[in-house]
Amino acid sequence: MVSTASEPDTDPARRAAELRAQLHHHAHRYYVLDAPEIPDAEYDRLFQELQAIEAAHPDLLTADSPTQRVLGQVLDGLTPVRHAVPMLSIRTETDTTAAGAEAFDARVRRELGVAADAPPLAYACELKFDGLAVNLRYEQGVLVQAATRGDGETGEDVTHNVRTIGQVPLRLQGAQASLPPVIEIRGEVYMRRDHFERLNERQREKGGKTFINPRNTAAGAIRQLDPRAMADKTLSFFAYGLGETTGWAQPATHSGTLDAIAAFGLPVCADRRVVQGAAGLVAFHAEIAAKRDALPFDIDGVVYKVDDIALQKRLGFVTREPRWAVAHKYPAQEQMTLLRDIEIQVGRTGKLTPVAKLQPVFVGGTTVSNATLHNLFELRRKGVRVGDTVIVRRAGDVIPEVVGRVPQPRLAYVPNFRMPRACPVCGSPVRREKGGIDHRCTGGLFCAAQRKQALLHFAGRRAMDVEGLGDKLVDQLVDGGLVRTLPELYTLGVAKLAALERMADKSAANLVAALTKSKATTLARFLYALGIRQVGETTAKDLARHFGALDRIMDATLEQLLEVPDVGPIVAQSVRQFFEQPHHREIVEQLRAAGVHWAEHDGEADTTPKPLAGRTIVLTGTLPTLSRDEAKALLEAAGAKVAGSVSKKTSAVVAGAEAGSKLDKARELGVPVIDEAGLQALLAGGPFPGANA
Ligand SMILES: NC(=O)c1ccc[n+]([C@@H]2O[C@H](COP(=O)([O-])OP(=O)(O)OC[C@H]3O[C@@H](n4cnc5c(N)ncnc54)[C@H](O)[C@@H]3O)[C@@H](O)[C@H]2O)c1
Ligand SMILES: [Zn+2]
Repeated sequence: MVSTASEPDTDPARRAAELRAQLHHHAHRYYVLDAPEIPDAEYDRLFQELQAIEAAHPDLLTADSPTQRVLGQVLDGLTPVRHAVPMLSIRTETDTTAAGAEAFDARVRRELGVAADAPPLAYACELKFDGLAVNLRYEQGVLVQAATRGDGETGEDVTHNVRTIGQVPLRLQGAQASLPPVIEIRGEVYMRRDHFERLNERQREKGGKTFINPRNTAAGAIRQLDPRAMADKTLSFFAYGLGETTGWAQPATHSGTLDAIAAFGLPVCADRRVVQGAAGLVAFHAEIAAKRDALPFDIDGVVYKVDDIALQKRLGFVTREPRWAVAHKYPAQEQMTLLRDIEIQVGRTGKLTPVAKLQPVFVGGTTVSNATLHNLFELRRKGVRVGDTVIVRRAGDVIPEVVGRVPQPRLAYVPNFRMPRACPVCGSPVRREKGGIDHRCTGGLFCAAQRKQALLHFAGRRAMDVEGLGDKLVDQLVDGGLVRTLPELYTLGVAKLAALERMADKSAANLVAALTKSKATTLARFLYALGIRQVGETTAKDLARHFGALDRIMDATLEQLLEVPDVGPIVAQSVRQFFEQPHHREIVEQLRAAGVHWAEHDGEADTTPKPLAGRTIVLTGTLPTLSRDEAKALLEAAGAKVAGSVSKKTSAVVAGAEAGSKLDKARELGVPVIDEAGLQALLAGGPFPGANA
C-alpha cells in the first residue's frame, strides 16, 4: 500500500479526529461532488480504521462520526425530498473469503435466537450494483417522483433526469385497479460498462475530458440540474427493494417482493437466488465471483438479505444499517499505487500508447503492473507524472487503465512526460496528424510492431488475396523470424514452411502456390495492399484509375494528388508521407523484383468506356452467377459507384435471391430494381431503367 499523507498519528484520539476529518472530506467529494480523489478501497480502509479505534475506545465515539450516519447531502439547486421511509446503508463484510458469509449467518441466527439444530435460514442473494440509490415513487401507478438517498432522511429530487432513463417505466404495468395507491420502489441507477467505454472513447476522439468510472458518471449525470446533460449518457436501472407502500399486500418474502416489482414492469436483475444457510451464501458468492468479469456492469460485491419479511422486521435496524442484510465484497476494481515509469508501446497500427509501469497492485482480482494511459493528451489532462500515486482501474475484460492521480504534493520536481520523436521499435519518425490525438510511427511496413498487421492486410482477400495466409500462420512467420518485410513473403519455399509447427508438406506447397498466384494483381489491389493509412479500397481504385502507373503515384506532389476526384488533403498527405519514406520505396522495389506485377496505363488517357459513370448502384441478395465482389468490380469498372444502402439518390438496385430490407426500401422509394441479366445489359451499354438517374 502507498501512504497518502505523512505518517499517521499514533495517539488514538488524535488519529480518530484526523480520520473523521479525512472521511468527511472524501465523503463530500464522493457523495456531493461525484468526484472522489481516492479509490473506494482506500476510503473503506480509513473507515475501518476509524471503526476499530471507536470499538476499542468507545469514549472517542462522536455523534457526527461517519461511522454513525449516512453521509450524503443535498446538492445546491436540487429540491430536497424528505423520505417517508429512511434510505439506509448496508453493513459491509470486507472479509472476501467464505468467513464473511458465515459470520453474517451466525450473527443473524444469534440475534433471532435460532437453536443450533434448527434448519438453515433462507436468504435472498443479489448483486451489489455499483451505482447510485434512487427511490421511485408511484402514485396510482404513475411515476410522480424520483429521489436520491442523500443523507438517508432527506434526498434530492431528480425526477427530471430519471424520466430520461428508458428502463424506468413512467407508468406501472397491470390493471389500474390492482395498482397500489402508493408504492415506492428502490433500486440502483448505474451505467453499463460498454456504455461507459463508448462514452469515454468518444471523449478521447474529441480530445475531451474522460470520466473516471461508471459509478461516478452515473451519479454525476443523474444529479445534474439540466436533463440535457443526460443526452450522451445511457443509464440503466435495477430494482432491489421497497420504500413506502399503501394499500398493497406485500408478498411475505423479499424474493417474492422482487417478483412482484418485476411484474410491475421494473427491471430486476436475473442474477438473484434464494439459498439456504451459510453454505448457500458461500456458494452464491463464489458463483458470482467467477462471472463478475463477464457481467456487463460493475458490482462491488453481493448482498445477502434474510428472505422472510417477518424475520426482517424482528431483526430491525442499528443506526445506519438494517440487521437483516449485509454486503459481501469482492476485491476492489480500483486501487492506488506508485507510478514508477511511463513507457511507450507501439501498437499494430503504429499508434504510440503511453503505458504506466506500476508498483504491482492487486486490483479487480489480479495483480496489475502495467496500465494504459491512452494518449499524450489524456496523460497531460490527468496530470500524472512519474513518482505520483495514481488510481488504477481494472474492470471486466477491459485493459487496466490509470484513471487519475491522488492529489498530494510532489516532493521533487518531475518533468512532464514527452512523446519520443522516433519510434522506440524501429526508429522511424513519430508524427501526429494535424488535429489528431494519436501519435504514430511512420515506419509502416518497416516497423516490427506493425509487421503482423501489415502482413495480414497485405494477404487479405481484397488486397493481394493470398489464400491460406491467416492469423496463426502470420504469427508463426513473424515470431519465427521467417518474414520481416512484405517482400520476404515471396522468398518462402516449401522446405522452410514445412518446418513450421502444424504445417504439412501439402499445406506448405499450397501456400507457395497461392503466393505465386497472388503475384499477378492489379495496381489498385497492390496500392491497397500496401496499407497506406487513409487509403482504403475505393481510394486505391481512384488513385490507380487517375494515375494509371505506380511510379506516377509515388512521385505525385500534393497538388497532383488533390486532382484525383474524392481525394482530400488528409488522404493526399498520407500518400505523400508514405512514399517519402525510403524504406517504403525499397519495399515496393523488392516486391516488383519478386515478380509482383500488374497492367499499367496512361492514367488520364484512360479511354475504357464508362457507361455507368455518375450512377449509384446497390447490390443485395445472391446473384445466380456473379459473386458480390465480382459484380462490384464490374460496376466500378464501368464507372458506377457501389453503395451499401438504398436512398433516394440510388440509381438502381440489383437484387438476387434472398434480397432483404434493401429491396423493400427500393420499392418504397420507387428505385428501379433489376436482376443479374439486367445488370449485364447495363454493363454492355444498354439503356438505364426507370426515372431515378
Ligand atoms: N472514494 C471515496 O472517496 C468514497 C467516499 C465515500 C464513500 N465511498 C464508497 O461508497 C460506498 C459506501 O457507501 P454507501 O453507504 O453509499 O453504500 P453501501 O456500500 O453502504 O451500500 C448501500 C447501497 O448499496 C446499494 N445497493 C446496490 N445493490 C444493492 C442491492 N442489491 N440491495 C440493496 N442495496 C444495494 C444501494 O445504493 C445502497 O444505497 C463504499 O463502497 C465506499 O467505498 C467512497
Ligand atoms: Zn516503428
